[in-house]
Amino acid sequence: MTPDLMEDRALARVEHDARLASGVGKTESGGRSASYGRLHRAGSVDFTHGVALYLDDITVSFDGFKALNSLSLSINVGELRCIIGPNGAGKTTMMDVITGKTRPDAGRASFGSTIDLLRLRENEIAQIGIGRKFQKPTVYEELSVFENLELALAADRRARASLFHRLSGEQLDRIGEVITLIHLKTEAQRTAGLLSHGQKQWLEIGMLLMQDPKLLLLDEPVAGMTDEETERTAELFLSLEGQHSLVVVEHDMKFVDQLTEGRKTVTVLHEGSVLAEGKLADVQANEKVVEVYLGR
Ligand SMILES: Nc1ncnc2c1ncn2[C@@H]1O[C@H](COP(=O)(O)OP(=O)(O)OP(=O)(O)O)[C@@H](O)[C@H]1O
Repeated sequence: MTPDLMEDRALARVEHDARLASGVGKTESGGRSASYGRLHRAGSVDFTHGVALYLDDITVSFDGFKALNSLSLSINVGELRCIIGPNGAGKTTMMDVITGKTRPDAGRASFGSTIDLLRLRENEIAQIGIGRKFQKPTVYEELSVFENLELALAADRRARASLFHRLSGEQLDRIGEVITLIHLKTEAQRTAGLLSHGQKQWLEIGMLLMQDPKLLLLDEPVAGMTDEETERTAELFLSLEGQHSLVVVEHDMKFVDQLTEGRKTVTVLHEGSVLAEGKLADVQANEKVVEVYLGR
């Protein structure tokens, strides 16, 4: 894509967001207006049908260009799903829709079987149990690893009231559990700014885990990590699978291979919709996929 085109698209996105924010040209979402509904309390999400996330026919246009084009996708409860696709396939836009950052022009998005994500604001979506990890680590560099986790606990309303007194035994246990899980137990008192890139990524994942999200969205989590860090990250995600649903957007095929263990479903996005879905080996052998992505 030429720089001019990229600039046009960036401008279009700003205009698109501004239009939606002002309500001008507001479009219908899945046949309903995109007004905000009541917030469902965390815990009231209904996963009894086994589906954690359901995207149906989602379209997002930026000035006529369809970043998502009738995208439909479903993630099961406890599933670890890797999403791959070339640059510009729509992966980030998809995460933006799920987290309420971008409103689609059409389609439906639900969390569990009861919660309409298109009716919730970004902060409400975070509160009902959808956590997002951006590519770049964002931790409080001046604070220790422990303090970062403690602060993340404070972001959880249920914990906030008691945090300003003393951490309860239960909260200390939770921090201990998470710090062990993210391989930072021996670094608990270390200033976060002194951690390696990979350790910062784990810390941020730990901070998300403090809020016990039901669904975790992870955008290129191993970019910039060493091989050893990448391997440990795979182990971490595999240990979270089952208790959380995970959607991992990644370009690193070795990592995707580790995560999918030769049997899990991988989704390939291209031009804003699903191009192929299946086991990694199968999608890698798929001619359409080779043409648009892997063969390059
Ligand atoms: N703000 C925007 N305005 C216009 N077009 C945009 C905007 N944001 C994204 N796009 C376009 O939508 C398409 C999908 O972008 P998106 O960032 O979702 O892709 P991606 O799969 O995440 O790519 P990458 O792997 O490079 O991160 C791209 O063609 C991109 O240029």
